[in-house]
Amino acid sequence: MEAVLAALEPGREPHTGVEFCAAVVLELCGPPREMFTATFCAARVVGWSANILEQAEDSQIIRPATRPRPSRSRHPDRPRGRPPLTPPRTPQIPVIVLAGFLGSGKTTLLNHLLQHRAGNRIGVIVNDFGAIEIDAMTVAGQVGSTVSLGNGCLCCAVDASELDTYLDTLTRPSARLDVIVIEASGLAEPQELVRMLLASDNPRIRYGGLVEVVDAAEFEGTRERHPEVDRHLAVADLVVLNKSDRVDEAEHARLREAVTAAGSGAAVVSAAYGRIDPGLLFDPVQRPDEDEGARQLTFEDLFLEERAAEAGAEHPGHLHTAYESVSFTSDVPLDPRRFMSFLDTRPEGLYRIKGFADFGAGDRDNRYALHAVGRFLRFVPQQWGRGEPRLTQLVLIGSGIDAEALREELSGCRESARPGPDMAQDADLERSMWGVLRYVEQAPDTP
Ligand SMILES: Nc1nc2c(ncn2[C@@H]2O[C@H](COP(=O)(O)OP(=O)(O)OP(=O)(O)O)[C@@H](O)[C@H]2O)c(=O)[nH]1
Repeated sequence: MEAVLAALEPGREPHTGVEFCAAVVLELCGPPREMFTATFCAARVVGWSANILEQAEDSQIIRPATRPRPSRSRHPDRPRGRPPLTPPRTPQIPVIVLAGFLGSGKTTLLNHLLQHRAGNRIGVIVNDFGAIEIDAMTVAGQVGSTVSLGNGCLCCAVDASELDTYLDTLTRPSARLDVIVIEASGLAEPQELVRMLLASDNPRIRYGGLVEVVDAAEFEGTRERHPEVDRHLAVADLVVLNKSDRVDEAEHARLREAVTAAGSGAAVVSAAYGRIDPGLLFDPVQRPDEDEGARQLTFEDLFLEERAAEAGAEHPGHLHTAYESVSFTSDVPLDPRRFMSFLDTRPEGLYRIKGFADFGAGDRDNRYALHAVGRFLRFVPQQWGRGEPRLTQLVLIGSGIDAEALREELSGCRESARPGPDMAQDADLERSMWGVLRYVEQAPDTP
């Protein structure tokens, strides 16, 4: 309210969204204070933080305050002075960044959103780390347009103009999208993505917030190895404490506290299998402490973070600098026993494996989607599509791994060539599938 009243001072330039709104009303209708009170309250009720402020604040990130308010310098490329008083004519599509460490459950959450999109048309940009676009393949539904950014981490592999090309595709009017979600690679720097979005020239988009997915079961270990995770949480607008089914109640409460503290006031929601209320993303987010005043992350903040990151190596502090990815494709089926033995003895540093395995005669009807995070392993049988090439496609991500040795080991898991049909061998293969089936978990029912 202070800000609204401040905007009533003659000759004062509006600096915040609230002041801006007040200035608009002041300019159009005159100054009665009661009206400002009513406008202010109404604006809050309809979700000012997501709509009114974001446009008025010239695309700055808005999140609740817990830190001192930074100086309000503007992006050097943006015009100075009074923001335009007319709202943009082109409808702007919110672009949400979905980030989180490897295996935290980003794709699972994205699939949940696609299946519960409440009539929204969602565009998806999937950025995979690894030569095979596994994540793009596992995003269900393919609602609207799906564009994969290809190999590598978005913050390094594409520059802003490339991202703009993808955004141009998704925002063309014929796509009629309501929301765009960018699923960042598990090793991407979310600040970089946000910076690129804010710097985008596309008039049809607006930054819609950063959702950071956290694996409850792995949080502490990940944080120990990668203190950068705190930095990611600190810029998040919404933190999803996922995999809450994997920790007990006391542990969950403790983790929630730790994540909330690291999140600098971002809303924290707990979830299993990414099942959050889509209204959190597709409708204005009502943050619990929003009347404390919105904390603005300015371009200066982002610039300073970037400068800090530049001091030293090419991308110091970026999670993916320490990681390497190995891709493996085979049109020869895998031998279940050999492959399980490979998985059982996988090296510590091999943090994430994802993709699809073809076990040939072991199960002719299904391919096996594979997810390994740390020591966690899970297979999900999925029926082969008609005419779908029978391929094993795997991406392995880890640090301190020997890529060549891994590829060799995987090659050694391929089924040995046989001269012709061999019923005894088929029966043996079927039996050896038990090793795989131990890790098959029925997908949970969606609510
Ligand atoms: N138990 C449990 N498993 C989950 C949950 N959410 C996701 N998973 C599983 O965790 C594994 C990784 O999930 P993904 O959604 O692929 O994770 P991701 O963050 O997209 O992974 P990357 O793209 O490698 O960074 C999969 O096996 C999921 O089924 C959850 O809430 N509970």
